[in-house]
Amino acid sequence: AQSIEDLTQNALQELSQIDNPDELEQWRVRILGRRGELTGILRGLAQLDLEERRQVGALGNQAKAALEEGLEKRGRDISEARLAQVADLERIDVTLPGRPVATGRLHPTTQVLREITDAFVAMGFSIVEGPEVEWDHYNFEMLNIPQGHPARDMWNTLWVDYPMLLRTHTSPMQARVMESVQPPVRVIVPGKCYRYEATDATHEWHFYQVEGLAVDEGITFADLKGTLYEFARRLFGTERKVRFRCDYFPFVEPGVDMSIDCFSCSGWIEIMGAGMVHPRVLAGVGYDPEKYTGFAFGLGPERIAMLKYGIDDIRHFYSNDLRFLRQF
Ligand SMILES: Cc1ccc(OCc2nc(C(=O)N[C@H]3CCS(=O)(=O)C3)cs2)cc1
Repeated sequence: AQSIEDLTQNALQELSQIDNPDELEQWRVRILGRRGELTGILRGLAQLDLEERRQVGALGNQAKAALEEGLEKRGRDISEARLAQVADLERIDVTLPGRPVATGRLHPTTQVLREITDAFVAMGFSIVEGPEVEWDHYNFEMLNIPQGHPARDMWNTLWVDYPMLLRTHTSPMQARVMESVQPPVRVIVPGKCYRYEATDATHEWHFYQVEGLAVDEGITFADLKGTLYEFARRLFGTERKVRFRCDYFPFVEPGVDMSIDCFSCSGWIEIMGAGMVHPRVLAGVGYDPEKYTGFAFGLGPERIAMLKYGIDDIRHFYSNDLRFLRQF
């Protein structure tokens, strides 16, 4: 009887120290299990005489009940403590704003390219693209820039293997188009171009260009001005004014550059070049310069984006820094 009393007190004392399910299970097995201490004592009852067996048996059952109740309670306390701890850790504040879903996005150059081409497509131009690796013949000679002409110095060329080169502008594709179709021609040529130049805040060795060409009977400089004025208004707002000033490009005559009025200062911002297609270029593709005239233009989408978004360094576009790209 005494040993049952002692065992019960010790076991309950140990139980109160247990704070995890594994130790609790070990305690249960050690005390109440098939080969547990209490189970052992109760098995020993068979040796006692009837009277003693009844007394000790009753004690044993009380002890068993007390221990099982203690086990049950301890188990509940441990799981409640565990739940309270987890509840604190995994608390969800439902009043927090939702996390923005990280969505994919178009590169800023692509966005501006699409704005530019959309504006001209809306005016009846078709988009064509051409090879980035070109021949001197299409990149220069067909554009009235013969071998040895100083105008070649306007472009620092990356030669693949002379006379093969990386195109310095998208103009060769306009020559290719005119070679293969008769007027009327209205094309827009977006694409990557390359120059052998040290990179700095406004120069990248690889960049995009969008050039355009319209050739038909009776096209005049007024058509050039009207088309580009409409383009500027579509891209920079209808309150924009434009200014044309003389400029030289070997493949047009007269050549101009076009500026828009600065929306925040009193100055003029140059956004593109243009001109009437040089008669020698028309003749070179087999068009009769007495019958057909045309205008052409060229602009740099990175420069347009820099103007539009206030970007101060062209190198941001292709340095793959997500902190920059995520803003668009
Ligand atoms: C057969 C053909 C005939 C004429 C052509 O004239 C394309 C033209 N481009 C420009 C021009 O100013 N270009 C530059 C502006 C900024 S930029 O991106 O660096 C390129 C003027 S006229 C092209 C092809």
